[in-house]
Amino acid sequence: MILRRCISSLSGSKTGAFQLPPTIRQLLASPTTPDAPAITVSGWIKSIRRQKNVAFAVLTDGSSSQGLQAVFVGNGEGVKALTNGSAVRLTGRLVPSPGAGQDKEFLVDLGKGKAQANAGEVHVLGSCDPELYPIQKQALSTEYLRDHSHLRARTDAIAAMIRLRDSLQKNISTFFDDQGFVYTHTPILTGNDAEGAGESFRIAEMSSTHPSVGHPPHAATPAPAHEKEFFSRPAHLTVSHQLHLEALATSLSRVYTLSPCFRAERSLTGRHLAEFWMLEAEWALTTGGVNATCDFVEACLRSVVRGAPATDVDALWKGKDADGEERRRALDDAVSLQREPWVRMTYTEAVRALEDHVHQNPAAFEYAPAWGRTLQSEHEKWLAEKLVGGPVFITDYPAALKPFYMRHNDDGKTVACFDLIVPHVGELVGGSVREERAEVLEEQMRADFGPDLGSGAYQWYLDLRKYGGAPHMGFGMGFERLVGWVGGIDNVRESIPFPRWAGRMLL
Ligand SMILES: NC(=O)C[C@H](N)C(=O)O
Repeated sequence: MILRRCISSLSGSKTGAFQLPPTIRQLLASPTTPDAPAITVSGWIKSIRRQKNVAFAVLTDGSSSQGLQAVFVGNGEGVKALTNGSAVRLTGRLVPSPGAGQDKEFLVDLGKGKAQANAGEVHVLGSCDPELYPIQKQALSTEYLRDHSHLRARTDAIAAMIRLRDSLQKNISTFFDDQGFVYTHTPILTGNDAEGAGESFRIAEMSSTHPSVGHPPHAATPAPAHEKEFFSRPAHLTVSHQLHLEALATSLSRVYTLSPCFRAERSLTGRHLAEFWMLEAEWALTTGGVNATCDFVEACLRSVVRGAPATDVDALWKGKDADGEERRRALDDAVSLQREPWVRMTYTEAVRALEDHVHQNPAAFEYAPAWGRTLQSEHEKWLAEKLVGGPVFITDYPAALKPFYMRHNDDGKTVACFDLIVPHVGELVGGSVREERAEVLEEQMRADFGPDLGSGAYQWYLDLRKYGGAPHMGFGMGFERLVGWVGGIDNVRESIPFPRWAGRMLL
């Protein structure tokens, strides 16, 4: 044991001496020589092209958007069994590639007898009938792939999106770590509706005595209504982790989470999912008002997006038209170190700009903009894409449009909040300074939840102010929207591995 610990500390690897065999991504990044020794590599065949004495295949294990080119020489029988989608293990040598398009290839010499040095080998781990395989090589429509969501991660774009999610998540974690935040685990089951929009899913216990329990879940019956609530009170899937994070921020000061959220929203737009992931952060004991919150969000996004891996981002933007290329350039420009700070305007200024625009173009919008009304997507789109031409923070909305927890400004009309609107995505982040003054908050909450504060369900939130309440701020960022912005993905259903929306939950 002691010896093993010593070895692992000497090996320099964070995970100790243990190491799984290299992935294709790791292999492609490793040096190679013409006399490289034989190794084995495993993956799925993405494509195969056979000639008389040679065959070429692209092998992938999903670790990289770039596959490994395998070259089979000698007339091996094994090559016949290689079809698109089959899982294989190959023995060969990683050598410099004479061909254009890749600098390394995996040479499998099937002309040599097994006993000879550097003899190549093909071992089919799992066959795949190319006639029946749903993931054919020609372009497949997004709808078709949504119908085959259990297989769609085998396409380049979905695999790249899933890897991009992973990298963004790691970049987020690095950024927050550098800023002294603690990653925390907040509950999925909750009794509150943080956003007050009444769009939460209610959960119910399945009757444990019913004979169908133990069979597929759809066969089980809900517990009769008269049975007691499992938690002694109604439970919901959380719509936001904010309130719980605020409770933790009064102790740990800087906290964040990247967690699933659920909204029972029936709108079938490309911007909403019933189950989505949200990055949410709350930090206490800091001042600076809404501008300080925007500074933090801007720094976070710039750093997280700049660090996104070019190969996956390229794979996602590949094949876009001139408009797409322009969008990609605008994205790079928005996060570049040279770029000026993102534009900030108040809600009042935004409405004025929209009204001026309508004055000159009466048919510009379906909904007329006016102070006190919600900004519609078409308004946000115009502000970010036309007026500003980049990300824009809109701050200080009318209090009546925003939830109870936002800090009231001295003007008595607006709250210290912001929405960050980015071109082609719309609202990417929403945040605010939280109301820390107990009396102001209580008044707001009584107006929203009634004099009994929702039968006392929110008393704890007021307590946070009563016992050492401190100035604090926070925000929430839709993770799928971030993925869509970085990857040029227009519909959030393609920004998550298994999308769920009203009427649809495959698998
Ligand atoms: N944490 C969050 O979800 C942010 C919140 N919706 C806000 O706009 O302040």
